[in-house]
Amino acid sequence: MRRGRDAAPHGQGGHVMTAAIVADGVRKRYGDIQAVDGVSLHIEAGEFYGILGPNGAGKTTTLEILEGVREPDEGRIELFGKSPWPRNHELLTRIGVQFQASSFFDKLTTRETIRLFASFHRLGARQADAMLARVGLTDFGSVPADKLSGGQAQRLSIACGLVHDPEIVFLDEPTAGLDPQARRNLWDLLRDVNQEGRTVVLTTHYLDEAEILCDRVSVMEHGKVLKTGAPAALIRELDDMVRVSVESGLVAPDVLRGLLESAGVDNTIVEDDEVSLTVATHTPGPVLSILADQGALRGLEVRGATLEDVFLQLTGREYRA
Ligand SMILES: Nc1ncnc2c1ncn2[C@@H]1O[C@H](COP(=O)(O)OP(=O)(O)OP(=O)(O)O)[C@@H](O)[C@H]1O
Repeated sequence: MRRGRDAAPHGQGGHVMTAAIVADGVRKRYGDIQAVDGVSLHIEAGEFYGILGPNGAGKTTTLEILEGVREPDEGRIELFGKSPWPRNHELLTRIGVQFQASSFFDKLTTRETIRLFASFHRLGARQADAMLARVGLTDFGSVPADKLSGGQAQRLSIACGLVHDPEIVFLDEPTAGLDPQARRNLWDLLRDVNQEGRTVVLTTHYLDEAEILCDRVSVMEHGKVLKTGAPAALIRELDDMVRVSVESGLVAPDVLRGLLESAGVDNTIVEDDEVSLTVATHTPGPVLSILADQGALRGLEVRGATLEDVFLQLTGREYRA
């Protein structure tokens, strides 16, 4: 159920659909630091939504305010039309929060941990064990929770947030510090969670992760949302150059420049680092056909812009997670 959206949702007949989450003008200051500086978000039920930005951008504080665990200084937040602060017990059954894996209770096994979380919601061992199976941890039930690998611990913490079958799931940097395979496994789990119809809101400083998973993202820096949209729409809007690379040595850069010029292909940059010959261009079609005519397509790679390029354009500086 992937949806590409880049605007606030409207139902048929022009009614505005009920949003899962609305934040309007949210601000939070810690001493001298304005951690969140006027954030407004509109997240539709069923969306996979990412809050992106480098360290210190204000992602965690924003998430905690949405979850209702932190009080904003200013602004309005509604989950399904209701304020999460002060604590709203009706909402607590409808939202799931992934706790950081490091905060598991000492001495409890994996199975005891999920059963404890289930008991907070008056659920029994059966539901708890089913959730453990769901995240692939049945075989690790008797392992102390603090002895799980990073990826397993993250799956347990997600299971703890999901055990009561919430409609919205909040995750704070769920793949931080994981190896590439564990990250991919977690992406599959999160995709499934979303495809069951749940709204998923995560923070991440990995732009590739956001691009792969999220229907829409808000890019934050210094407590402000710089831009919101579907990753593909943000990238397309950039109208950045496509980079066409082939193996070096198949055609001389000067020869290629000459051919491009005589074919009327302007605004291209040809670079050869003796491993790859790369052409940056807005018009990859004619570039590819000239390379093909020269029999110079070996090792061809075509790379478009990424969310990193979007960040670069928004902030004027390289993205540093
Ligand atoms: N409890 C707190 N007390 C004081 N300052 C805080 C507190 N929590 C966060 N901050 C500061 O507020 C700013 C935003 O922090 P926040 O954790 O929300 O950002 P973030 O984007 O989640 O960063 P990270 O990716 O490092 O977690 C940072 O400058 C941080 O140092």
